[in-house]
This record gives sequence, C-alpha cells and structure tokens, in this order.
Amino acid sequence: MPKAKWYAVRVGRRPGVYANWSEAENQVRGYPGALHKSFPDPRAAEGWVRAGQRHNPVITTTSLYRQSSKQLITDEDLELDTSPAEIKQRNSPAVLLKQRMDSLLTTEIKPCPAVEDPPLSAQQEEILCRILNGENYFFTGSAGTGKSVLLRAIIKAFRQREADERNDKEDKWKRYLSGEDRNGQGNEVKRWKLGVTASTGMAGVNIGGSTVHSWAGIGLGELPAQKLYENILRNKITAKRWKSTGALIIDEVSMIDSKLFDKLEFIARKIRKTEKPFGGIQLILSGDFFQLPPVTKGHINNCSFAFEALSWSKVIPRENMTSLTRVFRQKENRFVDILESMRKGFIKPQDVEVLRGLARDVKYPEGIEPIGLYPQKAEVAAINSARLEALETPLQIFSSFDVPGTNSHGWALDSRQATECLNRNTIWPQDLELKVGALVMLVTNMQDGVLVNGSTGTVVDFMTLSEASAVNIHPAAGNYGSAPDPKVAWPVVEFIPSKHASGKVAKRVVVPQMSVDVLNAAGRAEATRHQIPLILAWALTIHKSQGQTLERVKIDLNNIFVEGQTYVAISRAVSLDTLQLLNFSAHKVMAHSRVIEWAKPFEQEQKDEEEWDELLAGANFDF
Ligand SMILES: Nc1ncnc2c1ncn2[C@@H]1O[C@H](COP(=O)(O)OP(=O)(O)OP(=O)(O)O)[C@@H](O)[C@H]1O
Repeated sequence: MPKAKWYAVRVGRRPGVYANWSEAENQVRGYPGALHKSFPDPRAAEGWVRAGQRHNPVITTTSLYRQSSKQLITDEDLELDTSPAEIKQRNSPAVLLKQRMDSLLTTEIKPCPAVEDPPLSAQQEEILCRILNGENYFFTGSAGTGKSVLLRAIIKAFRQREADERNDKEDKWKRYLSGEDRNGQGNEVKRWKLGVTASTGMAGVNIGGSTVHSWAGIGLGELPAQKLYENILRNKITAKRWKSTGALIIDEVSMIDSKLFDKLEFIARKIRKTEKPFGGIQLILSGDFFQLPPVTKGHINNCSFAFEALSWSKVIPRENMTSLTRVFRQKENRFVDILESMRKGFIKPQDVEVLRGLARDVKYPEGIEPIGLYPQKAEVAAINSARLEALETPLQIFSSFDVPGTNSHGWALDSRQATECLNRNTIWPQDLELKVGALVMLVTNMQDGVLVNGSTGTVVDFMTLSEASAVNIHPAAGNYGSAPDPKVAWPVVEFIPSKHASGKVAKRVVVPQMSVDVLNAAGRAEATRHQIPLILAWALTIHKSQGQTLERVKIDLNNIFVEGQTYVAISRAVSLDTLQLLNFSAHKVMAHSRVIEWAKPFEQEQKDEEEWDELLAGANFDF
C-alpha cells in the first residue's frame, strides 16, 4: 500500500494542509517564495504550517505576489480551474509587475531623487580636474573627508562626458548620412567608457557599480593570473569589456589584497596587448588603508595591501596620490584630533580618559535610541532578535521579492542565485521582521536627501497607504521600481531629523516596498530586490557601518578583533555628545604597522606642502 502523504503549504496562495498534491500545487505553482513540504501525518503537517506563523498573527509581505492573510481568499483567487501552465504564465513576474504598475494608487509617489551632494572643496576639485585630464589617481583620507562625495562627482562627470560623446557621434553620423560631412563617420570619436567597481558588493551598490571581481570576470580571483586571463578570453562579453574600457574606478581599494591587484594589472596588459601599466586603462582608486583591511583566507593578519603590489608604483606615481585633509563629518576639533591620532594607532593618555568617559548613557531629545555597533555578526543577530522578541506587539514579516537578471558574463541567474547574490551584495534583508516599537535604520537615500542611508527611527504603526494618507502621513519618496501594494499595511516610521540633511523632515512617514539592484559590469541588473528599505538597528556590524554617517551611536568594543575596527566604528559618530562608547581601552586602538610605515612619508610630504602653501598665502612680500 502506498504511504499516505499530506502536503503542507506554509507560504502560498492559501496556506494549509492538503490531501493531494494537485490541490497543494495550485497554491504554490508560480508563487514566488512558496514554501511547502510533505508529511506522513496531518498533525505534523499542520504544526509545521502553524510554526511558520506562530509569531505572526498577521503576515504582511512586501512581495507583489503574496496576499496579506488579513484578506479573504476566494476560489477565484485559487484559480482551481486553471491549468498550472496558465497560472504560471499569469503569475510570471513580468505580468504581475505590469498589473501592479497599472493598479491605481491614490497617493502621489515621487521618483527617487538623486543624492544631493555639497559643492566640492578646492582640494576635491583639483583631484577631479586631474582625473578628468586622464591621470591615474589614488585619493585617500581619514573617515569623513569626502572621498565618497568626490567619487560620486567623478562618476557624474564621466557619465556626462559619455553622454556628450554619444551625442557628438550621433551628430557626426547624421551629417555623414545627409552628405554634409563625408569624412566624419562617427567612428573616430574616442569612447570614455567608465567601469565603476568596488572591492566589496556593498560598496559597489553604494556607488551604482559592481564588484571588481564581477567586472573583471575572475570569480573569487584565486586562480593564477594566466589561468584567469585564459578564462576571460573564453567569454566574449568580458573580454570586450576589458578591451573597451577607458577608465576604471575601484572604490575601497584598501580591501583588495596585493596579489589580486597584480593579477588585475597582468590581465589588463595581456588582454589589451600592451605593456603600458594596467594595459593603458586609466585607474581611479579610492579608499583608506587605515580602515578595514582586506579579508584574507586564513589568519586575518596575513593580509597584504594593494599598495604592496609589485605593480602599484608603476600604475600610481607618488605625485598622483593625495590624502584629503579636511574632515567634514565631525565638527568638533577635539573629536577630529582624537580620531586623527587613533587612525594611526596612537592615543594620548588624556584622550583615553575622554573616551572612557563616554561609557555613560546618552539621553536623546526624541527618545529614539542610538544604533548599536558591534564587531561580530553573531552578537548583532542575537541582540536584534532578543530586542525584537522582548516587544509585546505583533510580529510582521515582510519577505523580499527577488528578480533574477543576468551576470557580468551575460548569463541569466536563476531565482536561488539571485537571492544569494542580493544577500551577499546588499544590506537589504530577505526577510524583514518588524514590530511596533522596533528601532530601524534606513538603508537607502530618500526625500531629496532629507532621509538618508543611515537615518534612524522607530516603527510606530503599520498602515495601508490610504489609511496613512487619511491621517496625513505620506509615503517616503524613493526608488519604488513598481507601485507599492495598496492593500498591504506598511510600517510607519518616526525618524530622527538629520542635522546633516537640509530641508524639513516629515518625521512620520510610511516606508513601503522599494527596490535595489545589484548591477553587473554592463550596468544592468544582475538581481533586483523588492523590499522595505529598513533593517533592525539595535545592533549593526562595524563592517556594515563602514562608509556611513550615524547621528546617534552606541559602540561596544568588547570583541574587537582587527586593526582599523575601533577607528571605523568611532568615526561613524558625528559628535562626542551623541556617542556612547563601551569597553574602550587604549590597546583596542590598533593600526597596521605596514600601513603606518607606508603612509608616513607620503602623508607627511603632503602636510609639509600644505603648511608651506599656508605660509606663503599668509606671507607679506611687500618689502
Ligand atoms: N565638500 C564638502 N563640503 C561639505 N560637506 C562635505 C563635503 N564633502 C563631504 N562632505 C560631507 O562629509 C560627510 C562625509 O563624507 P563622505 O561620506 O564622502 O566621507 P568619506 O571620506 O567617504 O568617509 P568614510 O571614509 O567614512 O566612508 C558627508 O556628510 C558629506 O556630505
């Protein structure tokens, strides 16, 4: 006798236990993120379905395709008379996206505004100019000196140049075709193709680029350089990218090790058939070697830095390395001075006292807690889940909807690969668990730069867009990708107004589902995640905080394990007043000795030059 089976559907059109597969299949076929399992015992099956919803009296999801369990599901919804093939067709992401795009929303949603950056300083301008002149360049500087702002300005200027050249080319063709100009065929215009990359996926997403590994088509980059080169030759798209690129940006170059840097340089020369450094590609590097070091297999101290690569000095001449000197993030001189010496692994006894004194509780005016920074992933997960558990309000789970695209080799990803790619490269969560009272951090920029990546707030309610609109709470303007589901109750968040943002902050906003892309080297989506751009913020790893400005921050240095970590964590804060620092001691201030040695002459030389310039500027030559 065949063994009896019960089919449990935890996530699907109608969760429940079904006696035969065809019924269960109707619930899960074509339903993104569906979860089902078979059991020999119906009670076990029911228990499994309920376990998934135990803390979840109302499952609301951001997914375009899941229904809120608040709604009644009719037989029509179940499409019982429809063949699975038709259901699949109807529920295909493209069709559903279109339907949702077409669904009318009464609330006005503005498109995502570009981040509004401050005007560049004279030093930033000068570097931009030299880079636009075609020079290879490495710019560094302490945390908060505007490296990211400068990088965005560089990308913008290159994009503008690309657009101008496209227009030029089109004009030339038009003139050629009309017989006006028989010589100019449009082909001779030099292409300024820019590759935008970073050493890590998250840094790549932040600048609208990809990882340098993905751009270069080298996987983890562990094979010998010659083998990597041969592999690239086998993929026409990747080989063409190497050949046609005019300039390449690598952000957070401090997290690339010397071997990888040399391999890239070797590949560039081989593939472009020239002995020019880096195959003649203009290289634009940014990063701070005093922050987090490269992640190397084995012991963390085995790392070798990009500046130790054999090819570094050939690619970046000494006079093309600049350290940005003005710190913008912190305004207090005392704090800036402490950070400056801490960056180099040194701390004065009187500063130790100042930092130890920061162990006190800080009372903030709006009562919103600070973001917690911790060195290790495990403690972050434990703290967030314990704090969430402690809230007595109902749990809401929002699951992402991940859409696969194509990778840098031109191959299509499947949905599992898309989800893995998004988990690896973005901070946007696959499953976001929220309750009223949860401390959250925004992971994208919104509302004309008022609410920014790093803004913190508390979830105060869950509302549909129309419920919110009725009480004058509006959705945050962001990159929606598709219109948010008007039936889903989205989190309403009360944000702390950011001192760094200009404009008036709508303190309470609804934060609906938005979208984030992980881009491939061609600038197209490798994978797209539709999700609410929030993460729990009682705790965040120091690694994930790199690059951010945090208005209120509490740091626990208990488990610090690598050079640069203490400096990265403390330099996220904007002032000593809004910083709580636990378990600080002088020996936790660590900088890598090889970085100190390398940077000393070049930063000192620059300091001497600046002092000399200041002296000359103040001098009176009127004698
Ligand atoms: N020229 C400028 N004028 C005024 N503010 C600036 C300028 N450049 C940068 N800032 C501000 O300084 C802060 C830090 O800038 P940014 O994030 O670019 O620094 P960073 O060097 O990349 O820092 P980190 O190394 O920590 O990632 C931001 O709030 C930014 O808006």
